[in-house]
Amino acid sequence: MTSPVGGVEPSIGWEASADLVVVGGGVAGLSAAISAARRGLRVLTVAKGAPADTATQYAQGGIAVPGTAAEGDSVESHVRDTCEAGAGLCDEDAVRSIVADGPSALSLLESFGAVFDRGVDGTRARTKEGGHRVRRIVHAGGDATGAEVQRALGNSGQAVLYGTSVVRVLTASGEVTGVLASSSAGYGVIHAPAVLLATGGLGQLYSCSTNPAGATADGIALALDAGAEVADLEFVQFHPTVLFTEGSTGRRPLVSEAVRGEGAHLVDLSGDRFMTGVHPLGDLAPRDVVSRAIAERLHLTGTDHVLLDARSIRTFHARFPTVTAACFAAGIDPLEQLIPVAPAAHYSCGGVATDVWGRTCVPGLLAAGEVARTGLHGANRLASNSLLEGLVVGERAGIAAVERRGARLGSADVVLPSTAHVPRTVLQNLMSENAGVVRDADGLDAVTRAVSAARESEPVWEEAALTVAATVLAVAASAREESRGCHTRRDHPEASAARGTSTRASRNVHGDIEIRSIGELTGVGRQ
Ligand SMILES: Cc1cc2nc3c(=O)[nH]c(=O)nc-3n(C[C@H](O)[C@H](O)[C@H](O)COP(=O)(O)OP(=O)(O)OC[C@H]3O[C@@H](n4cnc5c(N)ncnc54)[C@H](O)[C@@H]3O)c2cc1C
Ligand SMILES: N[C@@H](CC(=O)O)C(=O)O
Repeated sequence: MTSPVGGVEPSIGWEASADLVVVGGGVAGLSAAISAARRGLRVLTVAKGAPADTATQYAQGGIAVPGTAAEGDSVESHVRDTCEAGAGLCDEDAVRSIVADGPSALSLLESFGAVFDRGVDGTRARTKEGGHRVRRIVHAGGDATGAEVQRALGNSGQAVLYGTSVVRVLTASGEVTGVLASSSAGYGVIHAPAVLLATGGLGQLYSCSTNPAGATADGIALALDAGAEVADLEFVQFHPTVLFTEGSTGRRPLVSEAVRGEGAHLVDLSGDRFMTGVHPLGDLAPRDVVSRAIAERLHLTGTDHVLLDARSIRTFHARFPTVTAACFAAGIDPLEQLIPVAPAAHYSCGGVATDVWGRTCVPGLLAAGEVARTGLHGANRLASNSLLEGLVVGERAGIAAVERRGARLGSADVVLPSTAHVPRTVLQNLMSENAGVVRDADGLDAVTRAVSAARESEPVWEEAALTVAATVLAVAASAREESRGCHTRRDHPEASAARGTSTRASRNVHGDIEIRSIGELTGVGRQ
């Protein structure tokens, strides 16, 4: 049997129709599905994984939501912390718009049954993470916030077709007409005037990541293929404190930044508190600063991890049950021992370019959550702003989809996308070595060369999407000859005022990926 490859018409085993197809069952997808259904749209939500195969499920620290003046907080204070962490690349209007809707999004979530931790006075407990000047992060189950968000949204009555992968967004005359999907029932077409990509992140580009196995950049490849733009993909956030165990790869357990928010601190293997003097916020500096400081310390000392001293948090087991379980499984009691940690790939700050309603430049194509780039995160996301964005923009995208109700659907060519790919572990090793916390031109060139040699073979959609994302990321990172936020260039260590703008990737008429910065063509990748 020959394997189907790009351009081939698949045999269609099933068909369906909807007003909106939501691709993804995490915080963004479910928020959008609920919102659109409340407005009378016929919504069909699909997810390639099982209900809990989302990054949402794993979220620990909490949701950043501005508190009141009585709590020493305000929308403007949250905006300032977000923009400072974003290192000059946030869109301040987008930040203000999303942050300002945080309190109502939280109330809506509570109306679906989400229960957040409360203090002795009965008010919502709030913690701190890197880059936040005040305690504004609400949390659930101590450090199991994502599981509670997933549970509450999942119980809202929205049906989800699990085990169904979208492999292509269908368009006719430049407008969305539906999706081509693959499930155990074979290939199927869902006809719809609006499609929301809520497919999550791209952590599987790297050997070590906090992300679930399905975080394979599918939405990035789907959006580029449909004619949308992808922005700022070079900004991959590496979480500083991922539990380190010798030789482990794949999804690694996170040690929440809230652990430092509650008083823990980092030391190297000689006991030196190396964050002292690096940033005014010390151990609670923004995430890019801490990950870079750890990478430098590892390089300097020739070691592979540093240590987190959380012994002063006497309530650790109760306050951080998820982290405690992961530490116990590794034979560590955080009350008695230091926790070995190292940075690992965690979050994609860039993504499909959208406005704050999730609209892309392709009529009918929406994106929300980690896959999207609204301008909230800039060059480095402020901790716990992701669930916030998923809730707020997810809800809004459900409203934006109403605009497409009744749009006439043209006739789309239903053909399979390209399956050209580099095998996953080869790509992960390449990316980890050359496009990690610190990069340089030679390493990024090595990635570009390897991905441009990718060939079509069996239909492995995830590997094909990862290869497309690696292409965009490497070309954009190569063009960005400066260090900014979570993009650190060994060969260009300073930020450059001339490069303080977004990079935009799109496919040209030949199908190559072009990267533009300030409107100028700065790179081309073949993939
Ligand atoms: C360990 C960990 C801890 C975190 N802690 C926090 C935190 O405390 N606070 C915070 O704000 N953020 C946190 N984050 C980040 C945050 O959890 C994620 O960015 C956010 O949950 C992403 O939500 P999403 O809806 O965009 O995607 P996800 O929740 O990842 O959902 C993606 C969905 O898309 C589906 N999918 C993907 N591709 C396809 C396809 N081709 N076809 C069909 N379905 C597809 C998947 O099956 C899944 O259902 C954390 C992340 C991790 C990994
Ligand atoms: N809150 C963090 C994760 C954590 O450290 O808990 C995040 O936003 O990714």
